[in-house]
Amino acid sequence: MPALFSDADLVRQPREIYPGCVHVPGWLSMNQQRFLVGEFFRWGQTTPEREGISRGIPPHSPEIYGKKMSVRLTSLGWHWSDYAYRNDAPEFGGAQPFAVPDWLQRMGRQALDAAYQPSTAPSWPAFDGPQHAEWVSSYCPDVALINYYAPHASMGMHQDKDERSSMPIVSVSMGNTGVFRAGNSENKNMPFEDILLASGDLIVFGGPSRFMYHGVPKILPDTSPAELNFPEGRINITLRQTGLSPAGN
Ligand SMILES: O=C(O)CCC(=O)C(=O)O
Ligand SMILES: [Fe+2]
Repeated sequence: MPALFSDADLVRQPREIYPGCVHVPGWLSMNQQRFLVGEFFRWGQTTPEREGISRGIPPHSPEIYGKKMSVRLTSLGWHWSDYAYRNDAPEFGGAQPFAVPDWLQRMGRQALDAAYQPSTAPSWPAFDGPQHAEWVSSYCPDVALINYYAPHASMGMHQDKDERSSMPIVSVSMGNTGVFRAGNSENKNMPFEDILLASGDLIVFGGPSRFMYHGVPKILPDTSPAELNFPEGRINITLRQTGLSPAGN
């Protein structure tokens, strides 16, 4: 059995886990985290079926292989249902998702810039100042998936492969620390590495790691920073460029 987490997790420095997969601990300030938690509650109330339910925590748990996920999900840009991005998902009663706000798209570009620096990502991408800047500025995520993990929720190993674009996945987390399992691109099994994603952490996976298997086997209770005032559970936001919208590619 691999260790649940490694000594590297105790050194809270940006780290290239694999080529293209970079963890940046403490990337979001406490103010940014608080703002995102506020938006999380607002986004959770976007459709009629959700109104008044559990303080805005998304009530929708998608089915995967006929089994309900323990994670609750809402999204911006497109609904995600039955392994596809769509705007007609019946479980949302015809309600359209919010658009991905400009500031969140900018956050995505800033995340790529922060993660893919020569010091944090020595293996990928190959750096050329202007080309790197152009690549970062072309990132235009048109979907945000908003996951809520109650303390006992988990997410099985999977690939993010419903997008038609191979632009990177940008992921930020708030609340309780989650154990993030970063696997290989071949299958759900070893080799993989378990990384602790704490409140405010960023992880980006693109390039040769874009289709790595990953999952969240465990949430660590009582690990949310007191200043965040979000004591129970974990919020994860992933930004994706689907290649479906006219604006995306
Ligand atoms: O919660 C996480 O850190 C990962 C979420 C994820 O893999 C997904 O939404 O596809
Ligand atoms: Fe994923």
